[in-house]
Amino acid sequence: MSLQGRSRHAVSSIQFVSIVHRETDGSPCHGLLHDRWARAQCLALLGMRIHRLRTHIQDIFPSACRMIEAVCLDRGHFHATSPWGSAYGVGSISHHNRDHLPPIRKEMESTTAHKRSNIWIMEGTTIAAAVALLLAILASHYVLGRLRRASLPPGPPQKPIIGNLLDLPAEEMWRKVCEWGKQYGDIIYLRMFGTPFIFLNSAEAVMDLLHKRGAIYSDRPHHTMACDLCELHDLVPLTKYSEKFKFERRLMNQALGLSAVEKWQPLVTAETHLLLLHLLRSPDTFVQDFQRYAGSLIFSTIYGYHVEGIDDPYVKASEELMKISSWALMGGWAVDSLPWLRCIPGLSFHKFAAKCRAGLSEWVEKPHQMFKDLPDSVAKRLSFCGNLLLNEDGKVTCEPEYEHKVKWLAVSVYGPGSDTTVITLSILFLALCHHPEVLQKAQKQLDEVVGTDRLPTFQDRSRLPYIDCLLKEVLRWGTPVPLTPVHRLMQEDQYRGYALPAGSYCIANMWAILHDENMYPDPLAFSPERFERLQQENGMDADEKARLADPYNYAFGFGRRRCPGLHFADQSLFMAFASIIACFDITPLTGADGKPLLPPLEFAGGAFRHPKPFECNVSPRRPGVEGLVEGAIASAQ
Ligand code: HEM
Repeated sequence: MSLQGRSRHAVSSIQFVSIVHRETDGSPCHGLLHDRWARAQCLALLGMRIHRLRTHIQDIFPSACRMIEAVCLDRGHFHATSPWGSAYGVGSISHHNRDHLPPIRKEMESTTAHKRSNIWIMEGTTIAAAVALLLAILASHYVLGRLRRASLPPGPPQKPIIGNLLDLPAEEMWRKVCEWGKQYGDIIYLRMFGTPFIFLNSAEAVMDLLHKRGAIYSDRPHHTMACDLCELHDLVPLTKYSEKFKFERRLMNQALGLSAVEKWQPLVTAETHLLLLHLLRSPDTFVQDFQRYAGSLIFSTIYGYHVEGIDDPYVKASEELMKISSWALMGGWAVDSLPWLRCIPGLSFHKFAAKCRAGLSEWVEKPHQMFKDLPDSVAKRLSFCGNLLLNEDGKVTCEPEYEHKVKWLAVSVYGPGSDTTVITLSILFLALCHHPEVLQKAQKQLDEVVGTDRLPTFQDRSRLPYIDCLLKEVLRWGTPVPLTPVHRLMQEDQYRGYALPAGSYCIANMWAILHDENMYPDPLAFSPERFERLQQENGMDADEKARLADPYNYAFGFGRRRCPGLHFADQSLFMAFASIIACFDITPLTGADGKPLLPPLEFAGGAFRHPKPFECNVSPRRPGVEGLVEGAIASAQ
C-alpha cells in the first residue's frame, strides 16, 4: 500500500493518521510515521515543509507518534530506501496486527477537537506548498532555459517574440552578419519568431557542418506560400532533403556533370561568339547582352533550343517564373509563419498564388512541349533534357512520373543559372574599369597564346592560367552569391560545445569566407595575382594552401546542396572571359576634364550580389575584331 494517489486530506493531520492506518477495505495496517518516511511522502504529495508537518503530528499525536514508531520498530517492518537521495526514505507499509489499532484510535478520538482546529493550518500550508511548487517549476524552467541559451552559439540580443527580426537588413545582409562575426565569432545565433537561425562565417565551420555532416544539414525549409499555394514544390531549390532530392540530384549530376558539359563546348563557344557580336553592335547595353547570352546558353544546353533575343517567349516565361518563385520564397508572407491563414479566404496572398498557379502551364509545360516538338538534332540529343529523356530513336518514351521530374529539373536551372552568369560578367566589367593593369596583363597572355587572327578555344585553357586566376578573383572579390539559401538542420547537433537546435536555419556567409584575411590577405583589393602567387609557390604545403584558397570551394555553396551547375558555370565563364578580353577594351567613361569617371564600387541585392547599374566603354581592341567574330559565327553554321 502506498499513500501516493490518496486524497489531499491525507496530509492534514487527522486523515493522515487514519488513512495511514487503514486499508481501503477497512482492514488495519500501519504506516510508518517514521520522520524520514513522513518527509518523503509529504514531499511527494504536496511538497510540504516537512519539519512543519512533523511538528504538527507530534503536537497533535504525541503519544501516537511515539507508539507507532515503537510498533514499527518493534516489529521490524520499517525499511528505508532512498529514491530521492540519501536524506529521505520511503517506508514500507505492511498489514499489521489489529491489536495495535485501538490505542491509535483512542488517541485519535481524544484529540479530535484539537485536530479540527488544526485543519485550516494544514490547508493553508497546502496552498502555500502548491504555490511554492509552482514557483519551483517556473524557476527550474527559467534556469533550464538560461542553461539551454548558454549552450547556444552567441549572437545579438533578441527582442521578445520577434527575436532578431528587426536586426537583419534586407539589402547586403552579409555585411551585417560579418560585423556580428567580429563581435561574436564565426558561429552566430539569431532567432526570428520561434525559428533559430545559425550564420556560419568561416570556412572551417561551414566545412565541418554543411559539408562533413551534410546528411543532416541539407534540408530546405517548407515554404507554405511557394510550395503549397503556388505549387512550386518541384523546383529543385525548394526540394526537401529526401529520396526524391537524391534521385533528382543524381539526374542533375548525370546531365550537368563534367563529362556531359564537355560535350557542350561547341555550343558554349557558338553562344559566346554571338555575345561578342552583340557587344560589338550594342556596347552600351552590355547587361542586356549578358542577359540574352545567359538565357540563350541555358536554353540551348537544357533544351537544344536557340534563342534569338531577350524577347523570346520562352525566355520571358522563364524570367517570369524566376521572378514569381523568388517572390514566393522571399516575399515574407505571413502565411509562411502562420500556415493556418491559408484557410481564410480573401487574403491578398491567395490572389498572388492563383496567378502563380495559372502561370504554371506557360512557364513549365510549354517549354517542355517545345522541347518535345523540336526536330531531332545533335543539339537536342546532347541537351540536358535530351540526355535524360530521349531514347535511341530520339523519342520520349519514359514513365510520366520520370518525365514530370525532368520537366521540373529543366525549369529549375534557368533561375540559378542565368542570373549568376549575368552578375559574374557584370562584376568582371566593373573590376576591369578599376584595374586596367589586369586587363592589359590578361590581353598580353591571350595575344601570346591565341594570337590575333583567331578567337580563344577551350583547348587554349591550360596555357591561359591568368584567365583562370582572373575568374577566381572575380568569384572571390565579387561573390555573386554571398549567402547560401537556408540549409535546414534536421536534428539537434553539437559543435564546439554549442547545442545547435533541430530545425535551425543554417546559412553560410560566403562573402565572409571569401574575404577572410587569413586566407586572402588584403581581401578588399582586387588582385588575380594572389592566385598566381599561390600557383607559383613551392614547398611542402603549397598545393594544400592553393587548394584551400580556391574560391570554387566556397562560391558555389556546400555539401549535398552544392551548386549542380558548377562545371557548366566554370566552362561558360572561362569562354566568355577569354573571348571578351581577347576582343575588347573595357574602360571607364571619360569626364569633361579628361579624367576617368570610375564607376562606383557599389553592390546591392538580397539573394545575389550584383553591381549597381554603371556605364563603361566597351570597344573593340583592333579593327579586325568584327570580321573575326562574324567569320567564327559563319563557320559554325
Ligand atoms: C557563377 C555562377 C554560379 C554561382 C556562383 C552559383 C552558386 C550557387 C550557390 C551558392 C548555390 C546554393 C548552394 C547551397 O545551398 O549550398 C547554388 C544552387 C544552385 N545552382 Fe548555382 N551557381 C552558379 C551557376 C549555376 C548554373 C550555371 C546553374 C545551372 C546550369 C546552377 C544551378 C543551380 C541549382 C539548380 C541550384 C539549387 C541546388 C539545390 O538547391 O539543391 N547554378 N548555386
